[in-house]
Amino acid sequence: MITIFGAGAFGTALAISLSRNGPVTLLARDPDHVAEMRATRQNARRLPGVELPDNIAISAELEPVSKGQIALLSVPMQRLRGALETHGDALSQGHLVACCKGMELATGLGPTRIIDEMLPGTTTAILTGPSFAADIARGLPTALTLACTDDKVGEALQSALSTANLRLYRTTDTSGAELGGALKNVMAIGTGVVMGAGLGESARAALMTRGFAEMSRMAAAVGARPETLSGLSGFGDLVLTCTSEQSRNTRFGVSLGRNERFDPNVTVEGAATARAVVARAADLGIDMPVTRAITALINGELQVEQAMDMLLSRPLKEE
Ligand SMILES: NC(=O)C1=CN([C@@H]2O[C@H](COP(=O)(O)OP(=O)(O)OC[C@H]3O[C@@H](n4cnc5c(N)ncnc54)[C@H](OP(=O)(O)O)[C@@H]3O)[C@@H](O)[C@H]2O)C=CC1
Ligand SMILES: O=C(CO)COP(=O)(O)O
Repeated sequence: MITIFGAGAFGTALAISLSRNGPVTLLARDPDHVAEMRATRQNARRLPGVELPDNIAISAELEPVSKGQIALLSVPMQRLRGALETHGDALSQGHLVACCKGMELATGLGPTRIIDEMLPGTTTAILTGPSFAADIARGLPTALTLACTDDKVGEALQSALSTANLRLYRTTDTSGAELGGALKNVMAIGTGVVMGAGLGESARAALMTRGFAEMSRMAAAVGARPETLSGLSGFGDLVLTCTSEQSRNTRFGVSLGRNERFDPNVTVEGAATARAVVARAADLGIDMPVTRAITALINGELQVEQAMDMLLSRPLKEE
């Protein structure tokens, strides 16, 4: 039995996909939400329009996860530490797989590092890469990265979490996998701004490419492998997120580029992560001008034209 902690769009989509392999438990924190989902066999709040198969048990009570049992943690990045503070005891025996993308604002840590810190001795993994929840839930073909520092556990997780439509590739480079997923969301806000402000598709390609150079620079600085960044969890997710208005990060950026209001209840991981990345880059002594410009836009410290001027007036250099 696989436990999925967090009944958001992604947790629900994974529950639907994994229910093809066997029974799954989907945990929501709000008992009213549980009652709604049980009654309607839909998650109308987070992933409307998709049926929840019968072998998904929906619950608000986390039963202790037994030794070696798989638990997917699909809560937003900035909520992960709090969730582990509350439920760490029940989760500590399991193989924990982070399903969130981002960098913690207060510490600059990614999800697997937070799990390591909160539950020392657990084998941690991360599932990340290019996938929209709605695509996975509809059974459309998707390929993701499963990163786990222990390759034997990683192999078991890869096999347990792959389905007919969900193909997982394996790596032991958790740092690279989580960094790619965190940074691509920041770049997606930037490309959203470009499109919202009408700066054109050429500018979007330029931002994605120079953004990828910054992602690679930070990855090198933290010892991540270049091939992880050029794989599904880095380049793959950058391409998906930066080019589709299915992405909430992109849509947030589009609103920013148009000076429009954006619903504060929508999860936009890149916003807090952008601030964390700027602080981490300063600590590491690396230059990330695109990330700085996007962060200044998010913080309301720069207007779009000023951000463009700032980037375009930098000294010319070799690629
Ligand atoms: N949506 C997507 O297409 C994809 C998302 N991801 C990643 O998955 C992560 C989750 O995103 P997503 O599912 O889309 O987000 P949603 O906004 O759809 O849902 C977030 C869920 O987390 C729950 N939650 C928040 N805090 C807690 C907590 N402390 N304890 C338990 N549950 C909590 C919320 O509960 P409540 O409903 O009660 O507020 C909600 O159900 C993000 O990091 C995202 O980047 C990755 C790939 C694809
Ligand atoms: O991570 C995702 C795609 O891989 C989902 O992107 P958004 O969070 O921007 O919707």
